[in-house]
Amino acid sequence: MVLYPVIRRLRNKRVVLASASPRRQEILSTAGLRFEVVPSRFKEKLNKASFPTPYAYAIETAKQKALDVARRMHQKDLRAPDIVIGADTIVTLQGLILEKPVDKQDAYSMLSRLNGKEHSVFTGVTIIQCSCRDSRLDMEISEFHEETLVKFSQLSEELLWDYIHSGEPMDKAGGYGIQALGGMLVEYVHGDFLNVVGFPLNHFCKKLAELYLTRPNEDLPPAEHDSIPAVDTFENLSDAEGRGQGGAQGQADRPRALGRKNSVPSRMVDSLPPTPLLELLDGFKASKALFTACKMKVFDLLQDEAPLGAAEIAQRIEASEGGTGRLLDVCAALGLLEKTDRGYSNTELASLYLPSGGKYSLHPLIVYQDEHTWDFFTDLESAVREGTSRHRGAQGRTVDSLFQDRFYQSQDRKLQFLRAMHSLSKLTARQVATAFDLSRFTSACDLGGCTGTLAHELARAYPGLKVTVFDLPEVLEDVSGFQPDRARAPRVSFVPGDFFQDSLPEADLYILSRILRDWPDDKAHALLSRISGSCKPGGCLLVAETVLDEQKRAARPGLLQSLDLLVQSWGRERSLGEYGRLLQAHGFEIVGAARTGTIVDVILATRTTP
Ligand SMILES: C[S@@+](CC[C@H](N)C(=O)[O-])C[C@H]1O[C@@H](n2cnc3c(N)ncnc32)[C@H](O)[C@@H]1O
Repeated sequence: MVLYPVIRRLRNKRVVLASASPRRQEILSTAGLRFEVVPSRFKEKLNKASFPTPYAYAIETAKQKALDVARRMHQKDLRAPDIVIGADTIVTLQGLILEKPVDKQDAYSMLSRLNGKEHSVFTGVTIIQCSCRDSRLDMEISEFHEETLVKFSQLSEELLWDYIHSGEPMDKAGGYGIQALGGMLVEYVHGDFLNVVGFPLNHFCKKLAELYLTRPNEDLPPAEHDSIPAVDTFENLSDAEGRGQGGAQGQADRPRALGRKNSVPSRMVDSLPPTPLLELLDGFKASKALFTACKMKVFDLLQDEAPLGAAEIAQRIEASEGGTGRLLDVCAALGLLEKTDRGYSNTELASLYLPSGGKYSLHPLIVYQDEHTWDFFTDLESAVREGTSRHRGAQGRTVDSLFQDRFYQSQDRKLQFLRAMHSLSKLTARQVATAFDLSRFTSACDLGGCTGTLAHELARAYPGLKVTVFDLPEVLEDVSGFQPDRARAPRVSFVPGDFFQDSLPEADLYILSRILRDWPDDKAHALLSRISGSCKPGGCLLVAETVLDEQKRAARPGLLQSLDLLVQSWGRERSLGEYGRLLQAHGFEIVGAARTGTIVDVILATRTTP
């Protein structure tokens, strides 16, 4: 639905794809886009280590490809295209970026790294809108990225080599092509499949809609323009190379990032605000609709029986028919329900995460957000003014007893918190446990390990590891209901205590999963100093947190979470540099950091000799 008007809007524009990839060409032409193909000559040699995230690297590569083509075309005939699209796809595993293999041995080393594991595929996309004024090229640059998780089955050496000998891996990021033979290696895909093939079409169309459908009518296309072929290749631009490039180019081109205050193009002034802004204005209504539908058990009902009409659902959840109908329609518009002539049903997304009894249910977390976080956020202004959470409900409390006073102030509140932590941890524990190979450790202690979800996952992943969960006594008295069968968890034990006061259990691996974020620097130092005192040289500390980029620009969920910590506690999210400095002050040296593809990242640090 979104796609068609946007594509139609572009019919009178000269669109260029700065990529020779036949897969990208096929995806875009199937979508009905008319474009020319001008492969970029940008050499993909950016320093990966200088980027805070893998996707920042992919976006920059995509941008450089598109810039190269826009500039060359402008120089060639002083007639730049209207739009240049650049894209770059990378595969990442535990923070390592895998591009195209250089030879068979390289393909083997990539594929054997991916074997049996989940990895991320990122595509960075840049859309450059060009215009020429007095023979000068003006460019407005929009960028985005898409991430898809892909898991390989456990594959034999023989199969890997057979695949390599097929020749398919050689021109593919990560050494495989999911759309062909490589599809047989893949156990599952979470996210946009076309992103793995090489171009995130859905996100691209949304971005185009944002750029073109919210602009004033001056952009409306006149009659169809047939002079542009559906797909063509312009390869004879080489004579432009080396001519007139260099010094003058810097002044002639003026790339501008969209979204910065002083870069709003003048023709957008007085127009409607762009869609993302309108969506943002209504964001709280969408959250509340989700919370309410969950609380009223709409998704539970439709998990058991579907499709059901609005009247039937209203009766079953004991609500008005009119109100229920509107709530259901919003849920359908949000992609949580499917609405047909026969009634409403859960979408796949809703059915996996929203019914209260599902394996990956986020229901407890949603209830917690609705009943507590929502309330805290109504005081965001005071928290921002004061710079701490010393506002409503926190007067007289001290940072030391944050959990006891705030989260565990009543039995109900405590159980809600534990359920919320448990549901979140179930979504991340496996990736955290396997982000690094921890098989050399024999004992681990998960400090603030709560219901033990990560501890069980570690014990499952490493048969030689015993794991102690250390948490406050008031937590441990209520964790029995969250445990798997005793037979499946023989190496997990629970020890009550306060990690700021009591002696810590001995272990050669300590774990802090979503702990440091809760505390201001002085308390984080106090905790790390105690761990450092218990951890022998050569022992390690595994920290699982949402790691922000150094400029605190990119990781939106992490930044929102940091705001959440401001209103709910005294803590904050930190960047890798900030964690590095905290850890170093207590004799820990970071040996690796990995993005897990979930909301938490993992840092492994080793205790150096004092
Ligand atoms: C945000 S939860 C994280 C739970 C778990 N590690 C995870 O990743 O899901 C923080 C945990 O730290 C525990 N905690 C807070 N203060 C503590 C203290 N002083 N001593 C021991 N555990 C504490 C809480 O009870 C809670 O289980």
